[in-house]
Amino acid sequence: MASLEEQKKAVEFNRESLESTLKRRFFYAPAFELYGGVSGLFDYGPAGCAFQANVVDQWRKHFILEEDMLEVDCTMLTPYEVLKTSGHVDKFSDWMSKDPKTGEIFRADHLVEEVLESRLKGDKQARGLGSEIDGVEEDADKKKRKKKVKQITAVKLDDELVKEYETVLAKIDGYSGEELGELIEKYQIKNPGNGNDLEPPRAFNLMFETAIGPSGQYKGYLRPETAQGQFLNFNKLLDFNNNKIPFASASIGKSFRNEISPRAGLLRVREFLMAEIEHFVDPEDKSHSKFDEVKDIKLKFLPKNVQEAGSTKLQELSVGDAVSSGMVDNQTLGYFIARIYLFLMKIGVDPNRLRFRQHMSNEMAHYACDCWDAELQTSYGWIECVGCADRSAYDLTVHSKKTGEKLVVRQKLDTPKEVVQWELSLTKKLFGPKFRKDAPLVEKYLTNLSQEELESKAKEMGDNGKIVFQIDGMQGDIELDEKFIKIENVKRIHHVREFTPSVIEPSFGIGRIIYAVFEHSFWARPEDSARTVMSFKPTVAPSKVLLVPLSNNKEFEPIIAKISKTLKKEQIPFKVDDSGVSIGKRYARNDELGTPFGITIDFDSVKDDSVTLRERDSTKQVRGSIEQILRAIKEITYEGSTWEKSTSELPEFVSQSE
Ligand SMILES: Nc1ncnc2c1ncn2[C@@H]1O[C@H](COP(=O)(O)OP(=O)(O)OP(=O)(O)O)[C@@H](O)[C@H]1O
Repeated sequence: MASLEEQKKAVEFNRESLESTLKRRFFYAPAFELYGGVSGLFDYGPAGCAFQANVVDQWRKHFILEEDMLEVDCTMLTPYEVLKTSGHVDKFSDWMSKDPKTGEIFRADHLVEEVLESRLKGDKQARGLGSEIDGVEEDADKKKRKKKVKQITAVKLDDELVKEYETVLAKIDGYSGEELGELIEKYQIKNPGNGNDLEPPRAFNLMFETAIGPSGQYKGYLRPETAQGQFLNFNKLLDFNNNKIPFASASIGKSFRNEISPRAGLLRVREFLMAEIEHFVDPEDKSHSKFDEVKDIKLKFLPKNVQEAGSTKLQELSVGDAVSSGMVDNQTLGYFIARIYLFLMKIGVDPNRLRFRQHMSNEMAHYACDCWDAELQTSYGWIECVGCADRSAYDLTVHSKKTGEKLVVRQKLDTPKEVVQWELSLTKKLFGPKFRKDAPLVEKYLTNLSQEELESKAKEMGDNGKIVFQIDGMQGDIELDEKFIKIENVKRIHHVREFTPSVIEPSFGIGRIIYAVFEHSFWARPEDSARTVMSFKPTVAPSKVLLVPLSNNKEFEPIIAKISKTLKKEQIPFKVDDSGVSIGKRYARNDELGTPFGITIDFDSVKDDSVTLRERDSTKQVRGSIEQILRAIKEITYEGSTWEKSTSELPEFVSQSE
């Protein structure tokens, strides 16, 4: 007989079948369906809610509890000023191209990707090489779109062009709007629906704008990430942590992005649950005290130089080697990459369909010093599910500069240190008459200048006898000469080291992870492809146990009540199915929900309190006393045991009901 793993792979993965199961068992469904639905908005049903709650619970235990993180819950409504300062107002956008004749809008990078992929497919067909790209089935949405106009045409491409397309696809995440425009022009990419020309890509900001309060004057946004709230509470958290770093904050909550074209179910939506960590660390020492615990874990990496050379070949090496070779920038980043891997394994991600892809130089935010995405392979391709970036000191620095509030760590030095530094002195009595009500604003601007800025201003003063600058919220140039301000290079003895910490940020999209786990867990029994199974790990399965009486005979009621009471007391989620359908059907329904265990109550149970326990994937059954069976369930679900270990003493039970 084929092994369980072989059986799971015997029937080819079918996305339509998965989607129909998810819908039928109400894991999630389009929101506002009665009103026709809104793209990118989904409601979770009971099974989806329980699954999500279990994933979040695992996340909280794996990160917050195990790493002593400081959890915060910050507001989703965020004032304009905060997101202006963080750079989101100016830069948090994707590129869109419009068909001016029909008004249709395309996300430019996705369009280029789809068109080039379909041309490469056509080329493969023309060469008689089949049409699979990387062995992954093509996106059904894409298929539909293409079908509307024209099928993939088998056209052989020039060898050079194939290489060019492959290189562009390997680098697709890194192009600017202008570069995407050039690609659209160069490769004659049109509206796939009608062949119309498209306008050059324009930036579209992804944030949902709103007004806070009745006046409409106070502009705000729904947050696009949870990070900013964590940065703004830095001083309170540092104080809570007795002024010691490194430490990490963490937050779980909804974020909102007005995606240009939401698609692929839960993978690209407009409102989603995020779980984010901000780990604050000394920029001069990014080692991690627990690095040794993870250094031997082997992972599949896709480094930037490989992608920049137009390839997607993975490199398998240990986290220790990845850091010591300099491929991953520092130990803390490496530590989190490994911890992300361990978390994903805990909740049921297939290790063969996980890779860590490094951001290419042109893809990374200018302030970041290294960034890796945990990507999960699904029928939609490789999808970024967790981002893990070293954001350096950017966020704390910009918020500090804007608000005038220091967001720094102060450490007492064992040996005082002589430091040469730039200092400025202001003749404050002249500021009032010159700037009136704006005087405090100008003073704040000047006292917040960094060492580099002071150095350049000192040079400007030396060269021109004055400095010229502008301030947000004040009109025109401001000029100051030496009567107002002096900038000098002075020697000081420092007893305290003051620095802005770097931030390492693992950022999880819970919905994307959940969907990938759905795909990785889904299979159909080889003997009947309509009998589908969700092989969820017991820890994350929505319900752990199905209680099935042989029939709805009244004699079973006391024993059901007894087991139910114990399960409730033990806080083990369960369902009773005493419907009239056959036991086999009742099991099958719960296999679709991923319920790992079934307890069957029969006439022997009434006599001697014994029941049978069924394991979902193998459909194996054993018999034991209620106590023994519940112990086994508890051990496997919550204490890391296995079916083999926890049921080895119990006799096998051969059932006719499957
Ligand atoms: N529209 C979305 N729908 C669902 N999850 C999302 C969405 N956008 C981002 N996420 C999740 O949030 C995580 C962190 O967000 P991040 O800003 O790094 O994503 P991103 O780089 O903008 O993603 P993408 O390039 O796919 O749009 C992602 O790894 C992903 O899991």
